[in-house]
Amino acid sequence: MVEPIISVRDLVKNYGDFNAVKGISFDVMPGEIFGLLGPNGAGKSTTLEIIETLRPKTSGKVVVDGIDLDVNPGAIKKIIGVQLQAAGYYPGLNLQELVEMFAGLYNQKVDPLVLLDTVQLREKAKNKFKQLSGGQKQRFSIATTLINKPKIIFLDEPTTGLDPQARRNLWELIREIKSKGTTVILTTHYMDEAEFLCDRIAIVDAGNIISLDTPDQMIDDLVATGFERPKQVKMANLEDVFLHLTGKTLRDI
Ligand SMILES: Nc1ncnc2c1ncn2[C@@H]1O[C@H](COP(=O)(O)OP(=O)(O)OP(=O)(O)O)[C@@H](O)[C@H]1O
Repeated sequence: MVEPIISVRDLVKNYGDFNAVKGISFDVMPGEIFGLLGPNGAGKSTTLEIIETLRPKTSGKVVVDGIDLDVNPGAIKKIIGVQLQAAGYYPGLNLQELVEMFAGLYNQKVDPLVLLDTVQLREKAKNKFKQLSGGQKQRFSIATTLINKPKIIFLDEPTTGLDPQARRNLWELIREIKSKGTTVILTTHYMDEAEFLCDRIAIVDAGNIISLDTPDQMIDDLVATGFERPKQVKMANLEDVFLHLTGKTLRDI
């Protein structure tokens, strides 16, 4: 039987006397894209940051690739890829230099141009981070999660604020990363994104997981209750119009 690559049991996080995560349990299987969905303040980022070893938990058990978070958080750090906050991108360095610096920190041999190629940013190698568009910044940030050749990457709202082309481009990038065997755990507020990308999703509400399944199964379960979507009168929507007019290719190179 395949063992989960992430196992979370009865995870609790209190901020003072506020109970933000209320004893959640879930498994992420190797190679899957697992989504955490939920309203603002549900506890998604808190949960991710605990697994990423960036935030202490109050109680519960977290095991990543067989490593117990309580025993060896340093070993977990080595096998995961986490997006840095923009503040981590030293303003004096260009993208190529930033990749070289991060590779040095991880003690990894990385060809910056090859890595930048995977996120279509080779032409921006000499640019500074602040000179990039929103979509380019996100792509660069995802590239930096890959530097240490991680088994798992964590993406917190990877496409927030991007235009439809850039979102689709990032979806392709995330699928490519998965196709190379990397496990992806992400948060999103976009249901179309979750439906397109995620093998399974957990819906988190006020610190609890209220549903966990494949998107398909969740939809089938809802339909089985007799739910019917109001009939769509038009065969396209405004996003279809936008993409039809402006094309699907990425513009921000
Ligand atoms: N450092 C902190 N101190 C106190 N409360 C916090 C802290 N960080 C988060 N919280 C609270 O914990 C709850 C969960 O926050 P969290 O950021 O995990 O939610 P989220 O599901 O990621 O939300 P969003 O979708 O808005 O990003 C919120 O009520 C938030 O205000």
